[in-house]
Amino acid sequence: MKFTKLHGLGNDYVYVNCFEEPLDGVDLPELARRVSDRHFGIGGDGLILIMPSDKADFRMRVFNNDGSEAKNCGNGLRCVSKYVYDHALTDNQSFSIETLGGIVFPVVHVGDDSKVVTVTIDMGEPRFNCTDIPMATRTAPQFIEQLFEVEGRAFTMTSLSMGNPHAILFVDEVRGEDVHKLGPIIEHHPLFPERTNVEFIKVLDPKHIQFRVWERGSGETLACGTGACAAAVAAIQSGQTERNVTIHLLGGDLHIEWREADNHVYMTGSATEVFTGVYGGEIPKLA
Ligand SMILES: N[C@@H](CCC[C@H](N)C(=O)O)C(=O)O
Repeated sequence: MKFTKLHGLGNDYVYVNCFEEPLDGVDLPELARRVSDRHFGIGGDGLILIMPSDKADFRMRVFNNDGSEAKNCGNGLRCVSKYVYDHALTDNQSFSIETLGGIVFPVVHVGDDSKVVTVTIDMGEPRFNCTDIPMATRTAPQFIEQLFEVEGRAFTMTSLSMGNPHAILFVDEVRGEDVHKLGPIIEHHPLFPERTNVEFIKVLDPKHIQFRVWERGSGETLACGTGACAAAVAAIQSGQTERNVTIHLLGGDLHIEWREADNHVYMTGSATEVFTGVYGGEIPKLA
């Protein structure tokens, strides 16, 4: 199986071009677990398939490194955009990509060597309704800047969907020990029937946010594009930042704008191809 390794700010996935490698009859969750393994596989935060679509120009499927399928992936979308343009699957600089969380609209920005350097994506509207996240609260239809208690500690938390679920905790200091201890507990909290991604954010000033993430199904990653969008929306909604903010993630910066005019979230950041190869391990088949 031919593959390409790409990353968005260190959020790295194994990408397979399913126009060439259809992967019919393959046990995709098991394949994701095997190729993501950093010791016995290729290594990555998961597996992303670039596929034909009957609703958009392309389709992206995302599998976390535990094999669970995700509905969206912001860094993955920028990398898929780079791949389809650099590998001549399209010669348009703007196109559409279908995800399980909806259709999104990337625009690629090309460098002097005609390769994609950065990508801006219209990620659509944030969804605050608990039924859309999903979140099992019985008290209100939305969970915005609410008290959330976990492990004897109290946080202000906002939950929303960017096609996938996010729980954003406003903290005074972003600490790795909190990410590693509280991240998995909140990921599996009964309030989130489909689990959740968990973001710890500190608003530095009206234009900058410090960010770390515990990703559902992958653990701590160096960056999360949908998480950065969700963090920006939560901070903007709380009145602490302007509508245009820079998110400082462990792997680098993302620029997020939540436009008043259309209520859509726009994410801009880099996408990087690392290497291509052929996976020589056994491809697991469905029974
Ligand atoms: N890294 C991604 C998000 C990947 C999916 C997520 N773990 C989920 O299960 O929803 C991003 O850049 O958005």
